[in-house]
Amino acid sequence: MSSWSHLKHPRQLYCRVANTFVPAIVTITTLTAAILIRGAISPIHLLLAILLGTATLYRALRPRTVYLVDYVCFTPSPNSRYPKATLLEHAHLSPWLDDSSVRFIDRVLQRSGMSEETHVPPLFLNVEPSCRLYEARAEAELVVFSMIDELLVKTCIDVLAIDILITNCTVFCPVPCITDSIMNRYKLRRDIRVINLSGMGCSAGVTAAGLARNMLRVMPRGSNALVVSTETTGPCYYWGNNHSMKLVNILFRMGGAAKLLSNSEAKARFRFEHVVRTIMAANNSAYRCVYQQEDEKGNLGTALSKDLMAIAGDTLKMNIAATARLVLPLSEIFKFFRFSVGKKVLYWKRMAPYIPNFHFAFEHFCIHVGGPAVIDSIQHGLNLSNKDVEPSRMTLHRFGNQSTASVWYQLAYIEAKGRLKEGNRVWMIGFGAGYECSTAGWVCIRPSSSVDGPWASCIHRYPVDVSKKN
Ligand SMILES: CC(C)(COP(=O)(O)OP(=O)(O)OC[C@H]1O[C@@H](n2cnc3c(N)ncnc32)[C@H](O)[C@@H]1OP(=O)(O)O)[C@@H](O)C(=O)NCCC(=O)NCCSC(=O)CC(=O)O
Repeated sequence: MSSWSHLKHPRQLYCRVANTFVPAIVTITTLTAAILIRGAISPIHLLLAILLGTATLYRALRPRTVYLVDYVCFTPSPNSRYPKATLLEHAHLSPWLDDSSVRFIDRVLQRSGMSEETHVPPLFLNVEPSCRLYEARAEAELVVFSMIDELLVKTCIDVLAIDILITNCTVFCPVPCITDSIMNRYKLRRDIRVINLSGMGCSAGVTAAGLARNMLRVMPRGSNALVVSTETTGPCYYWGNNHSMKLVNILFRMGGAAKLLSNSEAKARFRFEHVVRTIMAANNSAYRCVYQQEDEKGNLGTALSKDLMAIAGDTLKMNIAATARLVLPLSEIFKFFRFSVGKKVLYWKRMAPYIPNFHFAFEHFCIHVGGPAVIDSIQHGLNLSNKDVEPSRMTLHRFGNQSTASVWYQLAYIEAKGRLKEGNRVWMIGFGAGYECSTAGWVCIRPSSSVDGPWASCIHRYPVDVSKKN
Protein backbone atom coordinates (compact mmCIF):
# COMPACT_ATOMS: atom_id res chain seq x y z
CA MET A 1 0.00 0.00 0.00
CA SER A 2 1.50 3.35 -0.94
CA SER A 3 1.30 6.39 1.34
CA TRP A 4 -1.46 7.74 -0.92
CA SER A 5 -3.47 4.54 -0.87
CA HIS A 6 -5.92 5.87 1.71
CA LEU A 7 -6.92 8.50 -0.79
CA LYS A 8 -8.74 5.74 -2.65
CA HIS A 9 -11.26 6.25 0.09
CA PRO A 10 -13.67 8.78 -1.50
CA ARG A 11 -14.31 10.78 1.69
CA GLN A 12 -10.59 11.09 2.44
CA LEU A 13 -9.88 12.12 -1.12
CA TYR A 14 -12.63 14.72 -1.05
CA CYS A 15 -11.39 16.18 2.28
CA ARG A 16 -7.77 16.33 1.12
CA VAL A 17 -8.72 18.08 -2.14
CA ALA A 18 -11.26 20.43 -0.53
CA ASN A 19 -8.99 21.42 2.33
CA THR A 20 -5.60 21.65 0.75
CA PHE A 21 -5.75 22.13 -2.99
CA VAL A 22 -8.87 24.25 -3.50
CA PRO A 23 -7.87 27.06 -1.09
CA ALA A 24 -4.35 27.06 -2.52
CA ILE A 25 -5.58 27.22 -6.14
CA VAL A 26 -8.14 29.94 -5.32
CA THR A 27 -5.52 32.03 -3.56
CA ILE A 28 -2.85 31.69 -6.23
CA THR A 29 -5.32 32.38 -9.07
CA THR A 30 -6.76 35.42 -7.31
CA LEU A 31 -3.38 36.94 -6.59
CA THR A 32 -1.99 36.16 -10.05
CA ALA A 33 -5.05 37.66 -11.73
CA ALA A 34 -4.81 40.72 -9.54
CA ILE A 35 -1.14 41.21 -10.35
CA LEU A 36 -1.52 40.55 -14.10
CA ILE A 37 -4.42 42.91 -14.60
CA ARG A 38 -3.53 45.45 -11.99
CA GLY A 39 -3.34 48.15 -14.61
CA ALA A 40 -6.93 47.44 -15.60
CA ILE A 41 -8.47 47.37 -12.13
CA SER A 42 -8.75 49.93 -9.39
CA PRO A 43 -6.64 49.76 -6.18
CA ILE A 44 -9.78 48.93 -4.18
CA HIS A 45 -10.35 45.79 -6.29
CA LEU A 46 -6.70 44.85 -5.86
CA LEU A 47 -7.04 45.29 -2.09
CA LEU A 48 -10.19 43.16 -2.05
CA ALA A 49 -8.45 40.45 -4.05
CA ILE A 50 -5.53 40.43 -1.62
CA LEU A 51 -7.89 40.33 1.38
CA LEU A 52 -9.85 37.44 -0.15
CA GLY A 53 -6.64 35.58 -0.90
CA THR A 54 -5.28 36.14 2.62
CA ALA A 55 -8.56 35.07 4.22
CA THR A 56 -8.64 31.91 2.11
CA LEU A 57 -5.03 31.14 2.96
CA TYR A 58 -5.67 31.78 6.68
CA ARG A 59 -8.69 29.49 6.66
CA ALA A 60 -6.67 26.75 5.01
CA LEU A 61 -3.67 27.03 7.33
CA ARG A 62 -5.09 27.98 10.77
CA PRO A 63 -5.08 25.28 13.50
CA ARG A 64 -8.29 23.33 13.32
CA THR A 65 -10.87 22.96 16.06
CA VAL A 66 -10.88 19.43 17.45
CA TYR A 67 -13.95 17.46 18.54
CA LEU A 68 -14.79 14.32 20.43
CA VAL A 69 -17.06 12.26 18.20
CA ASP A 70 -17.85 9.78 20.98
CA TYR A 71 -16.33 7.62 23.69
CA VAL A 72 -16.83 4.19 25.21
CA CYS A 73 -15.93 2.89 28.66
CA PHE A 74 -15.19 -0.79 29.20
CA THR A 75 -18.12 -2.58 30.85
CA PRO A 76 -16.77 -5.45 32.96
CA SER A 77 -18.63 -8.74 33.09
CA PRO A 78 -20.40 -9.57 36.39
CA ASN A 79 -18.25 -12.75 36.43
CA SER A 80 -15.18 -10.65 37.18
CA ARG A 81 -16.64 -9.09 40.35
CA TYR A 82 -14.12 -8.81 43.18
CA PRO A 83 -15.79 -8.49 46.59
CA LYS A 84 -13.62 -7.10 49.38
CA ALA A 85 -14.06 -10.39 51.26
CA THR A 86 -12.29 -12.25 48.43
CA LEU A 87 -9.27 -9.95 48.60
CA LEU A 88 -9.17 -10.23 52.37
CA GLU A 89 -9.58 -14.00 52.36
CA HIS A 90 -6.72 -14.30 49.86
CA ALA A 91 -4.59 -12.11 52.13
CA HIS A 92 -5.31 -14.45 55.07
CA LEU A 93 -4.48 -17.53 52.98
CA SER A 94 -1.32 -16.10 51.45
CA PRO A 95 1.87 -17.69 52.78
CA TRP A 96 3.80 -14.49 51.93
CA LEU A 97 1.84 -11.87 53.85
CA ASP A 98 2.48 -11.09 57.53
CA ASP A 99 -0.25 -10.16 60.03
CA SER A 100 0.52 -6.47 59.76
CA SER A 101 -0.13 -6.54 56.00
CA VAL A 102 -3.40 -8.43 56.45
CA ARG A 103 -4.56 -5.84 59.01
CA PHE A 104 -3.45 -3.04 56.69
CA ILE A 105 -5.42 -4.51 53.76
CA ASP A 106 -8.48 -4.87 55.97
CA ARG A 107 -8.23 -1.30 57.27
CA VAL A 108 -7.68 0.33 53.89
CA LEU A 109 -10.40 -1.77 52.22
CA GLN A 110 -12.92 -0.56 54.81
CA ARG A 111 -11.89 3.04 54.19
CA SER A 112 -11.44 2.75 50.41
CA GLY A 113 -14.85 4.13 49.43
CA MET A 114 -15.27 1.12 47.11
CA SER A 115 -18.31 -1.16 46.80
CA GLU A 116 -18.43 -4.95 46.55
CA GLU A 117 -18.90 -4.67 42.77
CA THR A 118 -15.51 -3.60 41.44
CA HIS A 119 -13.85 -5.82 38.83
CA VAL A 120 -10.58 -7.63 38.16
CA PRO A 121 -9.41 -10.09 35.49
CA PRO A 122 -9.93 -13.86 36.10
CA LEU A 123 -6.39 -14.46 37.38
CA PHE A 124 -7.24 -12.53 40.56
CA LEU A 125 -9.47 -15.43 41.58
CA ASN A 126 -6.23 -17.28 42.47
CA VAL A 127 -4.97 -16.73 46.01
CA GLU A 128 -1.66 -15.40 44.67
CA PRO A 129 -2.33 -13.94 41.22
CA SER A 130 0.95 -14.53 39.44
CA CYS A 131 0.54 -12.74 36.12
CA ARG A 132 2.35 -14.18 33.14
CA LEU A 133 2.82 -12.35 29.86
CA TYR A 134 -0.04 -14.11 28.08
CA GLU A 135 -2.42 -13.29 30.96
CA ALA A 136 -1.46 -9.61 30.91
CA ARG A 137 -1.92 -9.60 27.14
CA ALA A 138 -5.31 -11.32 27.51
CA GLU A 139 -6.46 -8.66 30.01
CA ALA A 140 -5.27 -5.80 27.80
CA GLU A 141 -6.85 -7.30 24.68
CA LEU A 142 -10.15 -8.06 26.41
CA VAL A 143 -10.52 -4.44 27.54
CA VAL A 144 -9.08 -2.74 24.44
CA PHE A 145 -10.76 -4.82 21.73
CA SER A 146 -14.19 -4.85 23.33
CA MET A 147 -14.09 -1.06 23.70
CA ILE A 148 -12.95 -0.48 20.12
CA ASP A 149 -15.64 -2.88 18.78
CA GLU A 150 -18.27 -0.89 20.64
CA LEU A 151 -16.84 2.48 19.58
CA LEU A 152 -16.79 1.49 15.90
CA VAL A 153 -20.45 0.51 16.10
CA LYS A 154 -21.39 3.64 18.05
CA THR A 155 -19.64 6.08 15.71
CA CYS A 156 -20.23 4.12 12.46
CA ILE A 157 -16.66 4.93 11.43
CA ASP A 158 -14.80 2.83 8.88
CA VAL A 159 -11.47 1.63 10.31
CA LEU A 160 -9.76 2.90 7.14
CA ALA A 161 -10.79 6.45 8.06
CA ILE A 162 -8.61 6.38 11.21
CA ASP A 163 -5.52 8.56 10.70
CA ILE A 164 -4.01 8.57 14.21
CA LEU A 165 -3.86 5.81 16.83
CA ILE A 166 -2.69 6.62 20.36
CA THR A 167 -2.71 4.15 23.24
CA ASN A 168 -1.63 4.58 26.85
CA CYS A 169 -0.97 1.90 29.45
CA THR A 170 1.49 2.52 32.26
CA VAL A 171 2.86 -0.82 33.40
CA PHE A 172 2.18 -3.30 30.60
CA CYS A 173 4.39 -2.47 27.64
CA PRO A 174 4.71 -5.66 25.56
CA VAL A 175 6.60 -6.20 22.31
CA PRO A 176 4.97 -5.57 19.86
CA CYS A 177 3.10 -2.83 21.67
CA ILE A 178 -0.65 -2.43 22.19
CA THR A 179 -1.00 -0.11 19.18
CA ASP A 180 0.43 -2.89 17.00
CA SER A 181 -2.10 -5.38 18.41
CA ILE A 182 -4.87 -2.95 17.49
CA MET A 183 -3.48 -2.41 13.99
CA ASN A 184 -3.15 -6.15 13.53
CA ARG A 185 -6.67 -6.95 14.69
CA TYR A 186 -8.49 -4.16 12.83
CA LYS A 187 -6.18 -4.12 9.78
CA LEU A 188 -5.65 -0.37 9.99
CA ARG A 189 -3.89 1.55 7.22
CA ARG A 190 -0.10 1.35 7.07
CA ASP A 191 0.41 5.08 6.90
CA ILE A 192 -1.42 6.12 10.07
CA ARG A 193 0.43 7.95 12.85
CA VAL A 194 0.85 5.58 15.79
CA ILE A 195 1.96 6.45 19.34
CA ASN A 196 2.13 4.17 22.39
CA LEU A 197 2.54 5.91 25.78
CA SER A 198 3.75 3.92 28.80
CA GLY A 199 5.01 4.68 32.32
CA MET A 200 2.99 7.90 32.54
CA GLY A 201 0.49 6.92 35.25
CA CYS A 202 -3.12 7.93 35.62
CA SER A 203 -2.91 11.32 33.89
CA ALA A 204 -1.90 9.74 30.59
CA GLY A 205 -5.49 9.45 29.30
CA VAL A 206 -5.86 13.25 29.31
CA THR A 207 -2.31 13.59 27.96
CA ALA A 208 -3.09 11.18 25.09
CA ALA A 209 -6.26 13.11 24.19
CA GLY A 210 -4.20 16.34 24.22
CA LEU A 211 -1.60 14.76 21.95
CA ALA A 212 -4.31 13.68 19.50
CA ARG A 213 -5.69 17.23 19.59
CA ASN A 214 -2.32 18.76 18.77
CA MET A 215 -1.90 16.44 15.80
CA LEU A 216 -5.46 16.89 14.51
CA ARG A 217 -5.09 20.68 14.63
CA VAL A 218 -2.60 20.55 11.77
CA MET A 219 -3.97 17.63 9.78
CA PRO A 220 -6.36 17.86 6.80
CA ARG A 221 -9.99 18.48 7.74
CA GLY A 222 -11.89 15.24 8.26
CA SER A 223 -8.96 13.43 9.95
CA ASN A 224 -9.77 11.07 12.82
CA ALA A 225 -7.84 9.91 15.90
CA LEU A 226 -8.55 6.79 17.93
CA VAL A 227 -7.28 7.16 21.51
CA VAL A 228 -7.34 4.10 23.76
CA SER A 229 -6.56 4.35 27.49
CA THR A 230 -6.26 1.41 29.86
CA GLU A 231 -4.29 -0.01 32.76
CA THR A 232 -3.65 -3.73 33.12
CA THR A 233 -4.07 -4.75 36.74
CA GLY A 234 -2.40 -8.19 36.49
CA PRO A 235 1.18 -6.93 35.96
CA CYS A 236 0.66 -4.32 38.74
CA TYR A 237 0.11 -7.01 41.39
CA TYR A 238 2.60 -6.76 44.25
CA TRP A 239 3.48 -9.81 46.37
CA GLY A 240 5.35 -8.29 49.30
CA ASN A 241 4.60 -6.62 52.63
CA ASN A 242 5.53 -3.00 51.95
CA HIS A 243 2.33 -1.06 52.73
CA SER A 244 2.93 1.79 50.31
CA MET A 245 3.32 -0.77 47.52
CA LYS A 246 0.40 -2.89 48.72
CA LEU A 247 -1.99 0.05 48.22
CA VAL A 248 -2.01 -0.52 44.46
CA ASN A 249 -3.45 -4.06 44.89
CA ILE A 250 -6.16 -2.66 47.15
CA LEU A 251 -7.29 0.36 45.12
CA PHE A 252 -6.71 -0.38 41.43
CA ARG A 253 -9.28 -2.22 39.27
CA MET A 254 -9.83 -3.24 35.65
CA GLY A 255 -11.11 -0.60 33.19
CA GLY A 256 -10.48 1.42 30.06
CA ALA A 257 -11.85 4.09 27.74
CA ALA A 258 -11.72 4.47 23.95
CA LYS A 259 -12.34 7.80 22.27
CA LEU A 260 -12.75 8.95 18.70
CA LEU A 261 -11.54 12.49 18.06
CA SER A 262 -11.86 14.34 14.79
CA ASN A 263 -11.21 17.75 13.29
CA SER A 264 -14.58 17.60 11.57
CA GLU A 265 -17.64 18.78 13.48
CA ALA A 266 -19.96 16.34 11.69
CA LYS A 267 -21.29 13.81 14.24
CA ALA A 268 -19.25 15.38 17.09
CA ARG A 269 -20.67 15.35 20.63
CA PHE A 270 -18.04 17.55 22.35
CA ARG A 271 -15.68 20.36 21.36
CA PHE A 272 -12.15 20.08 22.77
CA GLU A 273 -11.44 23.50 24.27
CA HIS A 274 -8.04 23.27 25.93
CA VAL A 275 -5.47 21.01 27.54
CA VAL A 276 -2.91 22.07 30.17
CA ARG A 277 -0.11 19.83 31.48
CA THR A 278 1.90 20.52 34.64
CA ILE A 279 4.85 18.19 35.25
CA MET A 280 6.72 18.32 38.57
CA ALA A 281 9.34 15.64 37.85
CA ALA A 282 12.19 18.10 38.50
CA ASN A 283 11.20 18.04 42.17
CA ASN A 284 12.60 14.98 44.00
CA SER A 285 9.66 14.21 46.28
CA ALA A 286 7.16 14.71 43.45
CA TYR A 287 9.27 12.44 41.22
CA ARG A 288 9.32 9.70 43.88
CA CYS A 289 5.70 9.90 45.04
CA VAL A 290 4.45 7.26 42.56
CA TYR A 291 7.50 5.10 42.04
CA GLN A 292 7.95 1.63 40.56
CA GLN A 293 10.61 -0.26 42.52
CA GLU A 294 11.63 -3.58 44.05
CA ASP A 295 11.22 -4.08 47.80
CA GLU A 296 13.99 -5.49 50.00
CA LYS A 297 13.00 -9.04 48.92
CA GLY A 298 13.05 -8.19 45.22
CA ASN A 299 9.26 -8.04 44.72
CA LEU A 300 8.37 -5.54 42.01
CA GLY A 301 5.61 -3.01 42.69
CA THR A 302 4.69 0.65 42.69
CA ALA A 303 5.01 2.63 45.91
CA LEU A 304 2.50 5.40 46.64
CA SER A 305 3.96 7.97 49.00
CA LYS A 306 2.00 9.40 51.93
CA ASP A 307 2.96 12.84 50.52
CA LEU A 308 0.94 12.17 47.39
CA MET A 309 -2.09 14.25 48.43
CA ALA A 310 0.05 17.30 49.27
CA ILE A 311 1.99 16.98 46.01
CA ALA A 312 -1.23 16.52 44.01
CA GLY A 313 -2.53 19.72 45.65
CA ASP A 314 0.63 21.69 44.75
CA THR A 315 0.64 20.37 41.19
CA LEU A 316 -3.01 21.29 40.81
CA LYS A 317 -2.30 24.83 42.05
CA MET A 318 0.25 25.31 39.26
CA ASN A 319 -2.13 23.84 36.73
CA ILE A 320 -4.85 26.22 37.95
CA ALA A 321 -2.58 29.21 37.40
CA ALA A 322 -2.17 28.21 33.75
CA THR A 323 -5.79 27.12 33.22
CA ALA A 324 -7.36 30.15 34.93
CA ARG A 325 -6.33 32.61 32.22
CA LEU A 326 -7.73 30.34 29.51
CA VAL A 327 -11.15 29.75 31.01
CA LEU A 328 -12.11 32.26 33.71
CA PRO A 329 -13.86 35.61 33.23
CA LEU A 330 -11.70 38.73 33.62
CA SER A 331 -13.11 39.54 37.09
CA GLU A 332 -11.93 36.18 38.47
CA ILE A 333 -8.57 36.44 36.70
CA PHE A 334 -8.07 39.86 38.24
CA LYS A 335 -8.81 38.57 41.79
CA PHE A 336 -6.43 35.67 41.28
CA PHE A 337 -3.75 37.99 39.86
CA ARG A 338 -4.15 40.35 42.84
CA PHE A 339 -3.69 37.41 45.22
CA SER A 340 -0.61 36.13 43.33
CA VAL A 341 1.03 39.58 43.34
CA GLY A 342 0.21 40.14 47.03
CA LYS A 343 1.55 36.75 48.07
CA LYS A 344 4.54 36.28 45.78
CA VAL A 345 5.71 39.81 44.97
CA LEU A 346 4.69 41.85 48.03
CA TYR A 347 5.05 38.93 50.49
CA TRP A 348 1.74 39.65 52.28
CA LYS A 349 1.99 36.55 54.43
CA ARG A 350 -1.36 36.99 56.15
CA MET A 351 -3.26 37.29 52.89
CA ALA A 352 -5.96 34.56 52.74
CA PRO A 353 -5.44 32.17 49.82
CA TYR A 354 -7.70 32.95 46.90
CA ILE A 355 -9.19 29.95 45.11
CA PRO A 356 -10.70 31.01 41.78
CA ASN A 357 -14.33 30.07 41.38
CA PHE A 358 -14.20 27.52 38.58
CA HIS A 359 -17.99 27.32 38.50
CA PHE A 360 -17.74 30.38 36.23
CA ALA A 361 -15.94 28.19 33.71
CA PHE A 362 -17.32 24.66 34.13
CA GLU A 363 -20.62 23.03 35.01
CA HIS A 364 -19.12 19.56 35.56
CA PHE A 365 -15.91 18.23 37.11
CA CYS A 366 -14.29 14.85 36.44
CA ILE A 367 -11.52 14.42 39.02
CA HIS A 368 -9.19 11.43 38.86
CA VAL A 369 -10.33 8.69 41.21
CA GLY A 370 -6.99 8.20 43.01
CA GLY A 371 -8.55 7.20 46.34
CA PRO A 372 -10.91 8.87 48.81
CA ALA A 373 -8.13 11.05 50.23
CA VAL A 374 -7.14 12.27 46.75
CA ILE A 375 -10.72 13.25 45.93
CA ASP A 376 -11.11 15.00 49.33
CA SER A 377 -7.88 16.91 48.79
CA ILE A 378 -8.89 18.15 45.31
CA GLN A 379 -12.41 19.02 46.48
CA HIS A 380 -10.88 21.13 49.22
CA GLY A 381 -8.22 22.62 46.89
CA LEU A 382 -10.81 23.76 44.35
CA ASN A 383 -13.54 24.66 46.84
CA LEU A 384 -15.99 22.27 45.21
CA SER A 385 -19.30 21.03 46.60
CA ASN A 386 -20.19 17.42 47.33
CA LYS A 387 -22.39 17.50 44.24
CA ASP A 388 -19.40 18.57 42.10
CA VAL A 389 -17.32 15.57 43.23
CA GLU A 390 -20.22 13.11 43.19
CA PRO A 391 -19.20 11.60 39.80
CA SER A 392 -15.72 11.00 41.18
CA ARG A 393 -16.86 9.41 44.46
CA MET A 394 -19.49 7.27 42.74
CA THR A 395 -16.98 6.06 40.14
CA LEU A 396 -14.61 5.07 42.95
CA HIS A 397 -17.49 3.30 44.69
CA ARG A 398 -18.72 1.37 41.66
CA PHE A 399 -15.48 0.71 39.74
CA GLY A 400 -12.48 1.50 41.98
CA ASN A 401 -9.38 3.32 40.74
CA GLN A 402 -9.29 2.55 37.02
CA SER A 403 -6.31 4.76 36.53
CA THR A 404 -6.30 6.75 33.32
CA ALA A 405 -9.86 5.78 32.30
CA SER A 406 -11.56 6.99 35.47
CA VAL A 407 -12.35 10.51 34.21
CA TRP A 408 -14.31 8.99 31.31
CA TYR A 409 -16.41 6.81 33.64
CA GLN A 410 -17.26 10.04 35.45
CA LEU A 411 -18.34 11.73 32.24
CA ALA A 412 -20.46 8.63 31.54
CA TYR A 413 -21.95 8.96 35.05
CA ILE A 414 -22.89 12.61 34.45
CA GLU A 415 -24.50 11.62 31.14
CA ALA A 416 -26.27 8.58 32.59
CA LYS A 417 -27.78 10.85 35.27
CA GLY A 418 -29.08 13.13 32.48
CA ARG A 419 -27.18 16.11 33.91
CA LEU A 420 -25.20 17.02 30.81
CA LYS A 421 -26.88 19.69 28.68
CA GLU A 422 -25.95 21.24 25.36
CA GLY A 423 -23.34 23.96 25.93
CA ASN A 424 -22.27 22.58 29.34
CA ARG A 425 -18.54 22.70 30.01
CA VAL A 426 -16.66 19.77 31.54
CA TRP A 427 -13.28 19.93 33.27
CA MET A 428 -11.26 16.71 33.35
CA ILE A 429 -8.45 16.61 35.92
CA GLY A 430 -5.98 13.74 35.67
CA PHE A 431 -3.12 13.02 38.09
CA GLY A 432 -0.29 10.61 37.51
CA ALA A 433 3.25 9.50 38.10
CA GLY A 434 5.90 12.08 37.37
CA TYR A 435 4.23 13.82 39.23
CA GLU A 436 1.87 15.25 36.65
CA CYS A 437 -1.48 17.00 36.51
CA SER A 438 -3.13 17.14 33.08
CA THR A 439 -6.42 18.95 32.67
CA ALA A 440 -8.72 19.23 29.68
CA GLY A 441 -11.81 21.31 28.95
CA TRP A 442 -14.71 20.09 26.79
CA VAL A 443 -17.94 21.73 25.66
CA CYS A 444 -20.94 19.50 25.09
CA ILE A 445 -22.46 19.85 21.62
CA ARG A 446 -24.94 16.98 21.91
CA PRO A 447 -25.59 14.98 25.10
CA SER A 448 -26.06 11.24 24.83
CA SER A 449 -29.62 10.31 23.92
CA SER A 450 -29.57 6.95 25.72
CA VAL A 451 -28.12 5.43 28.89
CA ASP A 452 -25.68 2.78 27.76
CA GLY A 453 -22.22 1.69 28.81
CA PRO A 454 -20.91 0.87 32.26
CA TRP A 455 -23.63 2.66 34.26
CA ALA A 456 -26.61 1.29 32.35
CA SER A 457 -27.39 -1.51 34.81
CA CYS A 458 -26.79 0.39 38.05
CA ILE A 459 -27.31 4.15 37.60
CA HIS A 460 -30.72 3.96 39.34
CA ARG A 461 -28.89 2.97 42.56
CA TYR A 462 -26.64 6.07 42.53
CA PRO A 463 -25.68 8.31 44.22
CA VAL A 464 -25.03 6.29 47.39
CA ASP A 465 -23.89 7.66 50.72
CA VAL A 466 -20.14 7.08 51.06
CA SER A 467 -19.61 9.51 53.91
CA LYS A 468 -19.86 6.79 56.58
CA LYS A 469 -16.62 4.83 56.75
CA ASN A 470 -17.36 1.28 57.88
C1 LIG B 1 -5.38 4.73 51.69
C2 LIG B 1 -6.62 5.50 52.14
C3 LIG B 1 -7.83 4.91 51.47
C4 LIG B 1 -6.75 5.33 53.67
O1 LIG B 1 -7.90 5.97 54.14
P1 LIG B 1 -7.87 6.99 55.37
O2 LIG B 1 -6.95 8.06 55.02
O3 LIG B 1 -9.28 7.35 55.68
O4 LIG B 1 -7.34 6.13 56.60
P2 LIG B 1 -6.02 6.30 57.43
O5 LIG B 1 -5.40 7.63 57.27
O6 LIG B 1 -6.36 5.85 58.79
O7 LIG B 1 -5.05 5.25 56.73
C5 LIG B 1 -5.23 3.87 56.92
C6 LIG B 1 -3.85 3.25 57.01
O8 LIG B 1 -3.25 3.38 55.74
C7 LIG B 1 -1.95 3.95 55.92
N1 LIG B 1 -1.56 4.64 54.71
C8 LIG B 1 -2.25 5.59 54.07
N2 LIG B 1 -1.57 5.98 52.96
C9 LIG B 1 -0.44 5.24 52.92
C10 LIG B 1 0.66 5.18 52.05
N3 LIG B 1 0.72 5.93 50.95
N4 LIG B 1 1.65 4.31 52.32
C11 LIG B 1 1.59 3.51 53.41
N5 LIG B 1 0.55 3.52 54.27
C12 LIG B 1 -0.44 4.38 54.03
C13 LIG B 1 -2.08 4.84 57.14
O9 LIG B 1 -0.82 5.10 57.72
C14 LIG B 1 -2.94 3.96 58.01
O10 LIG B 1 -2.13 2.95 58.57
P3 LIG B 1 -2.26 2.51 60.10
O11 LIG B 1 -3.60 1.86 60.20
O12 LIG B 1 -1.14 1.55 60.29
O13 LIG B 1 -2.14 3.77 60.91
C15 LIG B 1 -6.50 7.01 51.85
O14 LIG B 1 -5.45 7.56 52.62
C16 LIG B 1 -6.23 7.32 50.40
O15 LIG B 1 -7.16 7.47 49.60
N6 LIG B 1 -4.96 7.50 50.06
C17 LIG B 1 -4.57 7.86 48.70
C18 LIG B 1 -4.14 6.65 47.97
C19 LIG B 1 -3.29 7.04 46.80
O16 LIG B 1 -2.11 7.35 46.95
N7 LIG B 1 -3.89 7.06 45.57
C20 LIG B 1 -3.22 7.46 44.40
C21 LIG B 1 -3.02 6.27 43.53
S1 LIG B 1 -1.91 6.69 42.24
C22 LIG B 1 -2.92 7.34 41.07
O17 LIG B 1 -4.07 7.13 41.10
C23 LIG B 1 -2.32 8.21 40.05
C24 LIG B 1 -1.09 7.72 39.36
O18 LIG B 1 -0.11 7.96 39.86
O19 LIG B 1 -0.95 7.23 38.28
